[in-house]
Amino acid sequence: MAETFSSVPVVDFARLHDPVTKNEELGKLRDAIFVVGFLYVTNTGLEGIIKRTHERLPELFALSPEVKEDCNMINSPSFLGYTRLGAETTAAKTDLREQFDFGTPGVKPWMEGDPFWQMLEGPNQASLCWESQNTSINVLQYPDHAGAKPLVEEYITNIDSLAQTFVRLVAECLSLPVDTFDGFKGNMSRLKFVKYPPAAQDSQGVGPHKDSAGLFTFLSQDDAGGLQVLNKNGQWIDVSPIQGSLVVNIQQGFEAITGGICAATTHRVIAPTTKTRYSIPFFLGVRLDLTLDQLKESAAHVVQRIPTTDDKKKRAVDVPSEFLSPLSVKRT
Ligand SMILES: O=C(O)CCC(=O)C(=O)O
Ligand SMILES: [Fe+2]
Repeated sequence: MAETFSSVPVVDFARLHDPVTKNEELGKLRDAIFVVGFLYVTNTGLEGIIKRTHERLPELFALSPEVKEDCNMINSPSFLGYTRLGAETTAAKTDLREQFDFGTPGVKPWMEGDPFWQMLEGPNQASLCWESQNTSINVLQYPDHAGAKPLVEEYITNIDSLAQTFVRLVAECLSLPVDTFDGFKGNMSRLKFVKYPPAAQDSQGVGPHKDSAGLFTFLSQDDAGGLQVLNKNGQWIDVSPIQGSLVVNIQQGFEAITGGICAATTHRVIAPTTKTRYSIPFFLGVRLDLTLDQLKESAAHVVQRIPTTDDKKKRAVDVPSEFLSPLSVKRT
């Protein structure tokens, strides 16, 4: 198996469902997971909802600053809502992007007495009252714009179902029982609408990072370009737009539960220079109540069962993971 990559592989979802082509396609998925950590998925059946959603993004971002600020993330205990341009920093530099964050609908509100980490799984209702320590904040998480909420909910329902199927295919391609990772799914996943306005040459859209606490990211990008992933030789490889595809990548939560064998890959977005870039990442959440012992047990189990080289197994033990830091994992 190759040590690194010079392009991002394409895996055909329809071929993964055809008994005649399934094994060949699972082999491609396996290489993508082991060697790259990134892949395009085509023929998902979600092309229609993806196109309709992209068509609505310019009007959502064109809402007045007041309407957008009314749902500012700063008011949300669950980090949902609007983030204005220039309010975010990655790798010590300002990101030139503006975004709305939404969460899986219907998550139970955080109550006084619940563990603090559960705040991260807050609800995503149009408006809710969050009460704590006798303060009461009115938290708006959707922009006040006709059709925004049903569109987001439709998108999340569809992509969440695809994501769960995808995770099962990943288990299969690693020669593990299909339901191996089912129990690791969290209550809340996140969907973002992102706008990168044109900027000076080589500006940072979003700086180099690995996606943090979830299992996988499913990104729909428009045709502007700018997304790049880092290979093991330190070269930035373009993830050029493929119409209708989703770009899928491993997050650090999945890296942790696979003992580092399936590693998250560093990526960034170079800001566009002439046209606006819009993207829609969906971050499939991992269970937030996993204990360090459960994580270690899972990692040991997976490392033992995935047929891979001794070298990779060693790396699985060596590679430190942010996800295993005491800051992000509940200890027993
Ligand atoms: O907007 C993109 O294309 C990528 C965004 C990204 O990497 C992220 O939000 O984690
Ligand atoms: Fe990312």
